[in-house]
Amino acid sequence: MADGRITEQELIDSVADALQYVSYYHPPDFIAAMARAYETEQSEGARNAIRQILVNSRMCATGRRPICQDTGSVNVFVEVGVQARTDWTRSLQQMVDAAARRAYALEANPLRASIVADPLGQRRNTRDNTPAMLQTELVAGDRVSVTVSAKGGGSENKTKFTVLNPSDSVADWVVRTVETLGAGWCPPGMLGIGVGGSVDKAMALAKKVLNDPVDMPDLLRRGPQTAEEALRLEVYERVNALGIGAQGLGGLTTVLDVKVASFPTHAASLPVALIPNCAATRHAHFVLDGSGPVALDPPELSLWPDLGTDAPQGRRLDLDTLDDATLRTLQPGETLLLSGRMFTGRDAAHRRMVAALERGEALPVDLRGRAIYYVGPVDPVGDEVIGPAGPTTSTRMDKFTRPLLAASGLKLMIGKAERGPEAIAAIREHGAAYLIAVGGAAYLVSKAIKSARPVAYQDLGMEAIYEIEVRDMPVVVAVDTRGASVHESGPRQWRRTA
Ligand SMILES: O=C(O)C[C@H](O)C(=O)O
Repeated sequence: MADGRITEQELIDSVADALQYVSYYHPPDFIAAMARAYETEQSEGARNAIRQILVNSRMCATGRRPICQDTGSVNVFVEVGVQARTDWTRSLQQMVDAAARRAYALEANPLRASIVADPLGQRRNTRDNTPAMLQTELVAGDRVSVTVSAKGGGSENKTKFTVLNPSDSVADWVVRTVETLGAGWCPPGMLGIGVGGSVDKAMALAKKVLNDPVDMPDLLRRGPQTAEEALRLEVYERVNALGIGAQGLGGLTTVLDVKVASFPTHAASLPVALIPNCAATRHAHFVLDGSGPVALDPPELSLWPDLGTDAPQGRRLDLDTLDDATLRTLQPGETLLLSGRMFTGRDAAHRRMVAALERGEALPVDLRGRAIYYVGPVDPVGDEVIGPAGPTTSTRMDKFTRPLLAASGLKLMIGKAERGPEAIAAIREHGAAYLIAVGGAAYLVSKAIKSARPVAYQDLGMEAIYEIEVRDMPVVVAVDTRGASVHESGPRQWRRTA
């Protein structure tokens, strides 16, 4: 529309383009921070993981395919100027959902639909990743300012909230809490902290501030000038001193930056919200002024460090001839290159399999002596056999692990992050092992998958069981047959005093 009005189409086109953009481009400041973490990391396991994250990031930028198989829930922050002239007749929610629907179904780069309706009941996938999560504000001015982010479920799941006494230390609570989060939020990443306001306000602040650019190097150089900056710095240094490291393997960098937003609050209260963001932190910002939809500029490829194309090194493990004696030789922290056939299966498939076992029914696939990969891949395009296919958080499968190991003869599980005590005990009792792939390196991982065919529960969409064949898929032994866990030994080794 030439009369300077901000149109529905302009908003929808711009949001849809931004959703595609963030699916394959990390923000430049985030790439630079990850590259710095790679340079300084001294833990070999963590450094290898960061390398995979950076190689994956560059591959996604050139291939225009998603950084992570979890292409996120759509989080959109819209500030509408009270003097903005628009032609809008639909609600913002309807317009943003129309954009999400279009972006997630784009033929050249379809994104994964992860949203389920009826969360207390059927948990039916809505198939188009709607509805979006919308934060709206009416502000002064005549423009519409939009921030689009795709937020992964693993990091969102680690959100925490508390109301402290006004005299309590926010930094102490945050550091203590991050120590309990494990690695399911895919570090290295960001922490968003909202302090003050009301309980809901604190949460909204934490979510929004995660979209601010990474500027920790500046803050480290010039020192803090406000209480918020002092908190950022203290949390950054103390959390990194915990030694959690990339993927929880133990290392120097757990957070690339810490963002803090605050708001006046009740004299009796100190609400604090903590929201982590993962190695696939994805967001973009633009302003609509009535001059047409916004097309975001692609980042320069020179932003990514040149990490070469060396094939990963490690011991080769044949998945088609797994035997107990070989499994017993696996060492926590050791890199393996997997080849052969395995099955995929994550939350919904596990729930169904264990329900089938409880009813005395057979499993739909024969897991004897086999490996299962906890993954919900993106659909393939062109000549791909599968879309980006990184691991999902294994902890959610813990409660199904004992019955599955006992009934099926399963020998290997592949996912990301630590296992809980119950799962580790079951792994030890059954002489099984648990391996991790790098969360946030989904496109890279998918290149090791040479064939994929759905074999059960196809109605579950991305949660269906596939039989896949891999060649030289890099993984790290996280829990060995004796129950020793790299997620305990790694951070213990790299912990230091802040
Ligand atoms: O849903 C996924 O694929 C991964 C999820 O974001 C997770 O980190 O557990």
